[in-house]
Amino acid sequence: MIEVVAGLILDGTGRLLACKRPEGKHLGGKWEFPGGKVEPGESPSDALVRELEEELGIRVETATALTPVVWDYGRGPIRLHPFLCRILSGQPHPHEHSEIRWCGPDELGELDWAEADVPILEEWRAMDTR
Ligand SMILES: Nc1nc2c([nH]c(=O)n2[C@@H]2O[C@H](COP(=O)(O)OP(=O)(O)OP(=O)(O)O)[C@@H](O)[C@H]2O)c(=O)[nH]1
Repeated sequence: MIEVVAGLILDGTGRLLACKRPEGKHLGGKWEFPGGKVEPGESPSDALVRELEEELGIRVETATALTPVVWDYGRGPIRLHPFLCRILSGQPHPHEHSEIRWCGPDELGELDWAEADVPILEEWRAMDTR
């Protein structure tokens, strides 16, 4: 099982940061929450702080953990650990994604999401995180 973390970054007005995977990569062109694989010896929360610095140049604090999602794209199972996060410093700039976008609830529904993220979006919609 590959452990993966993903951050639901909130802007304080009910919008979430969606990130587009670059063409040519696995799931290229799909939208996801920024994050990545947990390294040996790292907690999921530490992994997310590290990944968001690398991918977006922001420092975050993690808050609520949502329900992990187990998914298999045909390359072996991944377990995706979603966390609500808040930016402590920096403005997000895409270092590894082809595009990033702040989205309200309606806009989120229009994007072509990685399949493992769909249950996470549903859980977030059922919460009141503003
Ligand atoms: N970071 C991230 N990864 C996700 C999300 N949803 C989802 O299915 N994944 C999958 O989780 C795996 C690990 O993500 P990653 O960003 O570290 O992987 P990567 O592209 O560098 O790895 P790769 O070299 O295996 O393609 C990828 O297969 C990715 O498609 C998500 O919301 N965020």
